[in-house]
Amino acid sequence: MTLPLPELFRSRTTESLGTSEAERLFAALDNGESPVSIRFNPYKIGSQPEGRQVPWCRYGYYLDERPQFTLDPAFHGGAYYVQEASSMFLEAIFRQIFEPDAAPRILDLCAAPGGKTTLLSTLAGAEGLVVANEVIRQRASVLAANAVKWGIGNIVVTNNDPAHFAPFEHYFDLIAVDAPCSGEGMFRKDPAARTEWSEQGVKLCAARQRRILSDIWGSLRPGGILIYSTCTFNAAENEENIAWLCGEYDCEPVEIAVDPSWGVVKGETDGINTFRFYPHRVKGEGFFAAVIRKSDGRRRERTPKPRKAIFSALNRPETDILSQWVAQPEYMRFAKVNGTAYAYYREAFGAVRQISESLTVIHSGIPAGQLFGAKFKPEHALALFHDVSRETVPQAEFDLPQTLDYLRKNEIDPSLLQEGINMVCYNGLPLGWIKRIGGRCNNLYPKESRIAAL
Ligand SMILES: C[S@@+](CC[C@H](N)C(=O)[O-])C[C@H]1O[C@@H](n2cnc3c(N)ncnc32)[C@H](O)[C@@H]1O
Repeated sequence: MTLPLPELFRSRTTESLGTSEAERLFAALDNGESPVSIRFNPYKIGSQPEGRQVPWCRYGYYLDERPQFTLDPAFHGGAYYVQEASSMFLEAIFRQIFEPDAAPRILDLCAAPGGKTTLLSTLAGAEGLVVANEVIRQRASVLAANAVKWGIGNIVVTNNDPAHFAPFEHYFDLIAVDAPCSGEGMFRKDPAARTEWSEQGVKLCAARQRRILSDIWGSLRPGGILIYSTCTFNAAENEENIAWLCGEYDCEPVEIAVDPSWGVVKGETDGINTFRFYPHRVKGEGFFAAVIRKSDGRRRERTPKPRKAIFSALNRPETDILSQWVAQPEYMRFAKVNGTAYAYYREAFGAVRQISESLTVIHSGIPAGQLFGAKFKPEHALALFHDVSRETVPQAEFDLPQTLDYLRKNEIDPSLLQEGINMVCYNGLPLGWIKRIGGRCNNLYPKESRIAAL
């Protein structure tokens, strides 16, 4: 039995929406079904999957039922991300702000577990950069694991408080603040959201959201875009925060069009476009978004003095070795951090270095592997990189039972492999490495990602 909706939530919502609209919302929250949706990775999957598309996202699809994702190798290979449909609206905003080749520098400030990060990573393209920050360390690790799986190579994961970004002045073209909120939009999907909700919680969230916004505003470049979003319905955490921001800082509206057939409720606060997703109107959960341009203050970008040198260069033979493991080394720049060699797209390397020298970075680019003289031990992340070379080591194409054995870190029949390192693939999608040494195998799938026997 689900708990009833909090009484104060009901009365406040009835007041703001009117009785009949509010009752439709309550019915959807209490009796409606949460749609299941995924967003595929165009860097890994060539053709569009079948099924009903999420109207505001080119890569989003609804599924008729919830499969056991754990048993699908494509899920582990980063071919898609399981994401609630309303959140995919960021794509519709992004496409109306940036030209396809803009390659923006993006900060996703409240990023774990990585739904919006992986979407922004796709949209930014290999030459763009997504700095995905998460203040809670454990959640930042999950975020990093998801960045590895996604495998585009343009994500840096930081584990910082929003205030730590202050020395990066006018630095980002886009900042997404998907703020921690009271979660009213999750009252259907996640029953715990009802237990955790309180009026006092709403107030605390609203105050924290303002603090986060003021901490980060200086890092947005003049002319840059802020996308503020929450998964809650109340005005205190949404429109009232936008009005507050407009009162404090130089904000300009950005016109974002929505197709009326989507069912999204478009509004305006101090001229700023706002978007509300109600589960009785859209096929998705509750969501709020606002899009703001920072007025042109014409101040220059400033970065902090580096605290520490992080990267060291690879020598010529090491560069030659690494170049064999990626399909297009001419686009990449290699560097070493604490003995591990990393690969980055050239365009973003300068920014990655600046971020790494001042903030707490727990993942960046493609952690490629360890070099021991002429020997190279590839990292798991390299197998998941969309542009890993398919020619350097043999590919072992496994069937489903063999693949699940591999993902469980079970023994693998050595006769399936060639001597030395092999790349394990399922339907052509790389999943990781395995090493055959004569009559035995070393399953190199990472312990922490291993799937439990079901
Ligand atoms: C709504 S969730 C983010 C979901 C994520 N953007 C996604 O699409 O998968 C909000 C995140 O903000 C983080 N958070 C909590 N307190 C914070 C704070 N004071 N400053 C910044 N982020 C905070 C939470 O740990 C949580 O991961």
